[in-house]
Amino acid sequence: MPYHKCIDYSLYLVTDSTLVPEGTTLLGQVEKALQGGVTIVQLREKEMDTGDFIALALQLKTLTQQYKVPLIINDRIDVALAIDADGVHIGQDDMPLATARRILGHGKIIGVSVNNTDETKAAVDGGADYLGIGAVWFTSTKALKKQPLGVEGVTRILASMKDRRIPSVAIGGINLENAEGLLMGSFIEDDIEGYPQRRRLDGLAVVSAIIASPDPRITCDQFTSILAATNKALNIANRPTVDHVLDHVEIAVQRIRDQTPMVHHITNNVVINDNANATLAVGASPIMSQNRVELEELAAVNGAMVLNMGTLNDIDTMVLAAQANGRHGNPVVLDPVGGGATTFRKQVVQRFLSEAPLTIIKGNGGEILSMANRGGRSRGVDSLGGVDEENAKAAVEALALQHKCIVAMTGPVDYVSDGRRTYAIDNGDPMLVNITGSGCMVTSIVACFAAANRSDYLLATVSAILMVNIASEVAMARGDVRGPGTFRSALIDELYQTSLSPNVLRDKARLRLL
Ligand SMILES: Nc1ncnc2c1ncn2[C@@H]1O[C@H](COP(=O)(O)OP(=O)(O)OP(=O)(O)O)[C@@H](O)[C@H]1O
Ligand SMILES: Cc1ncsc1CCO
Repeated sequence: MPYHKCIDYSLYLVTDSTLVPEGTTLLGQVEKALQGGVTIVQLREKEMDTGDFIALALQLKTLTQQYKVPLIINDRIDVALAIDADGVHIGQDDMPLATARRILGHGKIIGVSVNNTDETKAAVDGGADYLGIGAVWFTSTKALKKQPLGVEGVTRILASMKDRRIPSVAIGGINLENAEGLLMGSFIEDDIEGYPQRRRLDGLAVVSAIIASPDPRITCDQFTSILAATNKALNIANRPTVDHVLDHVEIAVQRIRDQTPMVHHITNNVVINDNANATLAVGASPIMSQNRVELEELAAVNGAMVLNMGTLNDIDTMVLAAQANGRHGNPVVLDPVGGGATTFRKQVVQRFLSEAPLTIIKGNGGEILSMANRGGRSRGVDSLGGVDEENAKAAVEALALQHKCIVAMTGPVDYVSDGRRTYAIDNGDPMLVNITGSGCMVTSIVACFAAANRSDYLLATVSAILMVNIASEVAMARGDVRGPGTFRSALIDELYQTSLSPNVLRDKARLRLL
């Protein structure tokens, strides 16, 4: 169920308070590491009483939140719950994964330590969000019960996940001297949904090289440089630039047309037919089913799931459908239609956030700003008032980090974020506002892109919005569009025909990385 796709695992700090240099503190060392670019922190304290552990974890959480970095607790699910951490990391001798998931639910990250291909398969099948592959080398921080894996062992484990790959970090004895060799030696030539792709470890989990460093900020800077240099050497994109996105949109569209993923909608009864036609037009296969009897069977063959709150009916079925799709690793896209408009809808949004494994949330300005508690006015399903860019960026980033998913906010300008990277899309014809459910249509198409482009949900979401918005501009430029009625048909035509080749995109796309 690896839907926490937007977590950046690249420089993963694991703490050990016994290793901090004299005259420094664990919190001080972690703060310097965060300044140096650590992307995720795990609190690991083997010998600490529960009360002290919770107090330390709370202090650490304040710090990691300042740097917008997730905090994972090693082993102690009780502590993770007590401080509302972002997740837990469990070893093979700790609480079973299924039990941990039952206790923590879908909103939390669960990482699992693995040392061989059997453990890897069990963790992937069991719905782990990421793997800690190790130990790579002998280490002073943990007495090893098993032989270290070496670079070959790590590569073997990565290769064993060819069919169902989840994010993986390596751990055990990693330092500035051996990091490059590990990253360059363990990449695999992968094939994702028919497209060859080179993949390497998603991150390095480092303990003593950072925690015991006389200057963790400089050490982390150096690790970050190694990660970027190895990406470059392996020809893997670092922080996707606007050019990178534009280069990939055409492939993203083609993947939908090649795979024809099924997209299960529980949507509102105003837009249901338009949603189905838009899904067909971009090359996916819609099914609009509201009956809970068949949702498990559908989830087994589904590409993605849409939950649209427009005309709420059986909310329990919507939650169950999302959970079934989560179990099958399918992306779940929420459209919180009218989310801020009534008390009832606000409560339903909260229920989805806590019980449904959401991959992408896409709403209009009123809905998203209201969810982020940053204003946001709605009247029924319509967003009211303008949105300033600073507020929009802050809202999508905060929600993406809080809910560990991609967040898109549509309007005259669309904003899409994974919490760390935020894109603004200036395309789109104002006529879109004059047809009911154009936002719902965007959500359907986001789900189509997500279904066929599971390795990068941020890119999938940006691509989907670009496609609808450029199609709307092409439709309006046709001589036969005279108003909302003809525009509605023309839009479906253009979604069907639009060939988003890099040339067309470069000509038309108005995409900014904020
Ligand atoms: N003023 C505008 N100019 C250009 N494009 C716009 C404008 N307003 C919205 N859009 C585009 O219209 C589409 C729908 O966005 P909007 O925010 O209106 O959705 P929504 O309110 O959720 O719609 P609905 O509830 O009717 O489904 C998006 O692709 C967005 O980029
Ligand atoms: C008009 C309307 N009412 C509930 S859903 C919907 C479609 C636009 O979201």
